[in-house]
Amino acid sequence: MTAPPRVLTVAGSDSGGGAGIQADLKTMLALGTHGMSVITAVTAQNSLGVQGFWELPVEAVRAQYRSVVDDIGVQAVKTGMLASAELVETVAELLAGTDAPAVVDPVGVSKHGDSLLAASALDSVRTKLLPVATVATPNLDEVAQLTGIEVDSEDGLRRAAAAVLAYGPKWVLIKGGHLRGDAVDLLTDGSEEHVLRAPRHDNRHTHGTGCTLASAIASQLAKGQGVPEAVMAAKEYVTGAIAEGFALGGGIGPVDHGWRFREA
Ligand SMILES: Nc1ncnc2c1ncn2[C@@H]1O[C@H](COP(=O)(O)OP(=O)(O)O)[C@@H](O)[C@H]1O
Ligand SMILES: Cc1ncc(COP(=O)(O)OP(=O)(O)O)c(N)n1
Repeated sequence: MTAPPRVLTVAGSDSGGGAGIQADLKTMLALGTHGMSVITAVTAQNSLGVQGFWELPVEAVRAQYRSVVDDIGVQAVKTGMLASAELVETVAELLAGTDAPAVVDPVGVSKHGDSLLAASALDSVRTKLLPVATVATPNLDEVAQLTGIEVDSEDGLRRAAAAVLAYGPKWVLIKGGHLRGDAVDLLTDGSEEHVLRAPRHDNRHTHGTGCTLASAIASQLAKGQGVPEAVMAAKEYVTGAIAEGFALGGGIGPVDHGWRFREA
């Protein structure tokens, strides 16, 4: 048997299984890749919010990364919750040493408004992590945190993209999921531009959308697609997962990572 393409997520654990490492690994399986993980923090989290989180020591993050990369190897990396400036800088340094494409989801705040990144880490995200990203995937809250630009309509996506690109990622995907109307995202490398538009699903069970999209992009890159093709395929996958998001617990349920299997 030939081994499937290998993808590594460097992110936090979501005990509720909708976002973070758990969402990433489910997405990778659904898209036919072999998912591997470097856990940066453990959250106590459910459909109602994040009740607490605990960071792992920098040595534990480095050791997990080296174990995976030095033996198994990776064809794409995705980063998510990194919690602190120290972890952001460690991960940026590790990514600088690999040729694998890196999808950086600069996770700042969860859907419930719980902070997953120290304010003191923002500068490290701007100056260390974004410059090593192949694709950065901020949502509009993260755009505001990183650039000070508030986007409240589709027209603002282009200005936001230019501001994030100035920090050095090769590509930026500004996610317009928090706007009204169609779910519109803007992908650009500064010369090429792609508008990705999908119908907005009127479904409150959208926990994990950002993690799922970023992991799907990483999976498609690992399979050999170029960035625009990978992002388009990932958008199609996340849109289907949002359409099938389901209720769990008393709050916001997860997107359905397995929607394609269930349809079959
Ligand atoms: N209700 C929805 N219907 C369809 N697509 C959505 C919906 N909400 C978000 N999206 C899409 O999900 C992806 C993740 O976006 P977003 O939810 O903004 O990220 P995050 O989880 O980081 O806040 C984007 O492609 C966005 O357009
Ligand atoms: C451990 C962990 N990492 C990231 C997030 C944020 O995930 P995201 O996909 O942006 O989904 P929402 O939380 O916004 O629904 C998280 N919650 N936990």
